[in-house]
Amino acid sequence: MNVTVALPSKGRMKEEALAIFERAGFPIAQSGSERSYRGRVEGREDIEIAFLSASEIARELGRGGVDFGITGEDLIREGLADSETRVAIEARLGFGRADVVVAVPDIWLDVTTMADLGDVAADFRARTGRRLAVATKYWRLTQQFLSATHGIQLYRIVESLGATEGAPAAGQADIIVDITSTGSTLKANHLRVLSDGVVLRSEACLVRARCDGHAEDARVKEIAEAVRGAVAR
Ligand SMILES: Nc1ncnc2c1ncn2[C@@H]1O[C@H](COP(=O)(O)OP(=O)(O)OP(=O)(O)O)[C@@H](O)[C@H]1O
Ligand SMILES: O=P(O)(O)OC[C@H]1O[C@H](OP(=O)(O)OP(=O)(O)O)[C@H](O)[C@@H]1O
Repeated sequence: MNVTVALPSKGRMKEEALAIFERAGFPIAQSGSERSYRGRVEGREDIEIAFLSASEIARELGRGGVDFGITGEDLIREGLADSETRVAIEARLGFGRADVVVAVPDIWLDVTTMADLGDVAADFRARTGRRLAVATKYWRLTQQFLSATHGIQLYRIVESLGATEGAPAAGQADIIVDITSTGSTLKANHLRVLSDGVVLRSEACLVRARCDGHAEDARVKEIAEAVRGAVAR
């Protein structure tokens, strides 16, 4: 059986993912046109490349549809329940870095920590009769961080699939949980990260699906080690 590796077909991780595989000694030939979603490693008939979007890669890893994938840790933690049992992070690749953060409006001057946010959430309910609204596409991470880690229960999630930073100004939510890298989008929207409000420091990772048979498959070890070596260089 071939070993299947899923690489980003588009988006911000595509070029660097291909480059790191190449540096690891696996030059990739896309079959047919640039638009083809299958590829091969030159000289290796036993390794198959599947080009998928970053979030599809997380999903395929979760169901064991591919052996390896390169995608963001945020998409793994958000997309897969019990991700530790289903996948293993074999290497952190040093690109695609971004933090998932809790951010509040700048004008909330006295809210600087998660504990302050917990107080606000309780007050909010008492004062307005409604729960604090959190705009995010990171449902799972938000619930884990607010409820499990910080014991905040009085909030509701407003699903946001784009332009999340605009939700508070638009009156759709009070605060947000979203990804940030340079911080400029938060700043432009007059939002501020709480001092202990980093939910996850994410970057692109080589991720392996925990599949039966991997322990005995020399190619699995070879790919993980070669990619780790390429990061170190
Ligand atoms: N500034 C940033 N904004 C958003 N995501 C970023 C940023 N920097 C790095 N990332 C990471 O990039 C990954 C998403 O990549 P990208 O937006 O290219 O995916 P995509 O092709 O849109 O995928 P999909 O269509 O599956 O969502 C995430 O893991 C995210 O953490
Ligand atoms: O901290 P910053 O450097 O400002 O980056 C953060 C922003 O970048 C991303 O959006 P992008 O415009 O890239 O579009 P996307 O949501 O389609 O990825 C992300 O959704 C944030 O809004």
